[in-house]
Amino acid sequence: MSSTSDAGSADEHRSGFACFVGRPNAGKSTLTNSLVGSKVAITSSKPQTTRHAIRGIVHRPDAQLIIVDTPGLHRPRTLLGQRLNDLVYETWSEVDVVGFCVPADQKVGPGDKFIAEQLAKVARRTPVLGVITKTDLATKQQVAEQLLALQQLMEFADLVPVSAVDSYQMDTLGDLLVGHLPEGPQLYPDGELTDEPEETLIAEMIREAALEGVRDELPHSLAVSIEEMNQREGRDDLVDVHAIVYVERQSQKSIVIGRKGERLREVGSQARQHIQRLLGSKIYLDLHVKVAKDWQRDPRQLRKLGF
Ligand SMILES: Nc1nc2c(ncn2[C@@H]2O[C@H](COP(=O)(O)OP(=O)(O)OP(=O)(O)O)[C@@H](O)[C@H]2O)c(=O)[nH]1
Repeated sequence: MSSTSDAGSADEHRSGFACFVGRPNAGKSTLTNSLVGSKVAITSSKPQTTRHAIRGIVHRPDAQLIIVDTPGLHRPRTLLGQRLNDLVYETWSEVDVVGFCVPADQKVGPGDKFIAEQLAKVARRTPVLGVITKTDLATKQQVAEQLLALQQLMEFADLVPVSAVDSYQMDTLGDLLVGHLPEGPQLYPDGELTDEPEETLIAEMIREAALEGVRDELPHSLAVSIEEMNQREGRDDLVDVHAIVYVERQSQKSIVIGRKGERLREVGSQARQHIQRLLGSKIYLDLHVKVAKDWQRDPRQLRKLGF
């Protein structure tokens, strides 16, 4: 359509940063994955599982969009909670556009109002897009009502209903986000999906596997650290990964390990499949579970675990 196909010409190309915010489970990680087209941010049906600002990079001929995936904003109760919120504000002040995600199938609630109030503080500087997620789970009527409800909530630069599952309006969302980026050159090389170190992604994959089907209070108590990662000597097709799953209490350790170690074996085998896909080579995964008492309240342990 355009007369020039030279994506590198500076006056045609846009680049910059975006992030998605929204209450836990709003579908933020899934949006990032869907826009980027690869599994980079972890998704889970358990709330508040995204702890790191993982960036996914959307490469287009006309733009490069770097998505920073923030943790869920919540009322802080622990030191970890506080740090997560600090990270959220920091992210908001650094990005070019914020996507505020609200699921189509759930009424706008106090959690959304809390976020809207916080967002209003940055909205003068950073444009905020209203993103109605999961439209595949709602009727047209519900989506229309949600659009109205969002308009009452705060002033948005744009409003867009999407479904990552049906790929509904994902292109439109991409265009709207890119529309708010400044003109600029490509910031990352072609083909790069994320600038998170591999080890962080691997730790997240293990965490994701460990969270499958466990009780609701456990997600906040789980952290994973990669102790060592090496190519096996004499084998260029095999990587050894040694990881520790940290929990806060002995009782949680038993849950993660399961009867006769059955759960932990399942966790290992599921995580291994994802990691193998990421690294493109076979891996041997050595998983241990340790109790780090009250790690969420201990600054030294938090630092060690990367917070
Ligand atoms: N049906 C449907 N489900 C979705 C869609 N997007 C996300 N989900 C599901 O909603 C749940 C939460 O999605 P996430 O992407 O992990 O949500 P999040 O906002 O990143 O959650 P936190 O990390 O807890 O803040 C997962 O079970 C997803 O599979 C969608 O478009 N349609």
